[in-house]
Amino acid sequence: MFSAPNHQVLDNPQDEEREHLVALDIELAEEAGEDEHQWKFQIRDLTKITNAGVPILKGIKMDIPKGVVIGIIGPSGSGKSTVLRALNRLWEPPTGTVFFDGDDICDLDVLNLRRRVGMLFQLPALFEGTVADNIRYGPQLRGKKLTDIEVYQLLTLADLDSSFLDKTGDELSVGQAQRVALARTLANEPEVLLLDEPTSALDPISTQNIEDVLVKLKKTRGMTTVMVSHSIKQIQRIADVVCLLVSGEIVEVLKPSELSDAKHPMAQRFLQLS
Ligand SMILES: Nc1ncnc2c1ncn2[C@@H]1O[C@H](COP(=O)(O)OP(=O)(O)OP(=O)(O)O)[C@@H](O)[C@H]1O
Repeated sequence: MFSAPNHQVLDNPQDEEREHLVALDIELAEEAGEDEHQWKFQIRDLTKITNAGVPILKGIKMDIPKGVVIGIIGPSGSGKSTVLRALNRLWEPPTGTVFFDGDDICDLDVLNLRRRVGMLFQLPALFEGTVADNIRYGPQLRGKKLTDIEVYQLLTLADLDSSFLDKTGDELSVGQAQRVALARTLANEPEVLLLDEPTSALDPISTQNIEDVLVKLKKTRGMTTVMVSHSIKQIQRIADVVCLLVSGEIVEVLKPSELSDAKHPMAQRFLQLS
């Protein structure tokens, strides 16, 4: 399922480490039902090199099952956001490297892809108008007018009450605005959520609110979530599997409870310092 392509070349990992990765593969494949159609994303040899010739991503290979929360962690500049942005073509990946439900994402209509693969950033940017206007925005672009009840349900899903409906962005805390941004994303009925450090600007209570919503979405809607986070504790709280990215390569794939077992020297160092 996941692989650290150049890991063997770089570090000659022990057999037991390879066995561990294989075991994790099997376990997660069983969760995904061993069915090709259970993969939400398949990433194949995803590579990015800057115009100046600097490698950013070095042949990433990763299969992401449906209905799973994947955490991506790694040092600053390791390429986490770049991988995330490839999944909804905010960065256009090379043809034949990213497949969504089996289709090369480069062949898909980009707006439709971004509706199906929603993204939340570190800082929420609400549009002008009320919270309700923000939530109605996406469906309206597709000619669908959400009813008051539908808007209310989306607010509730994002753990906000109806008193927020008529508020504007400048009346909200960052944590509340982030939940509105989440409700706005969910209004598009996405199949996947991409989260780029979605709680790094939030206080602990707002962070917990967002995490609770993400867990609820996985349980009730089978949402697939790919989350970049600098918080190892957060990853341990909500992710099913963790990918450690170092210098543009996946060097470890672990269960959150096994993060301390990481063997790659850079991964160990990063985990110790985090
Ligand atoms: N368009 C670009 N041109 C040149 N360099 C780029 C470009 N986009 C990203 N980079 C570089 O690629 C590297 C990876 O960036 P990326 O934002 O994916 O890392 P990251 O792991 O998400 O970092 P952080 O944790 O700091 O957000 C960085 O060194 C960044 O400066």
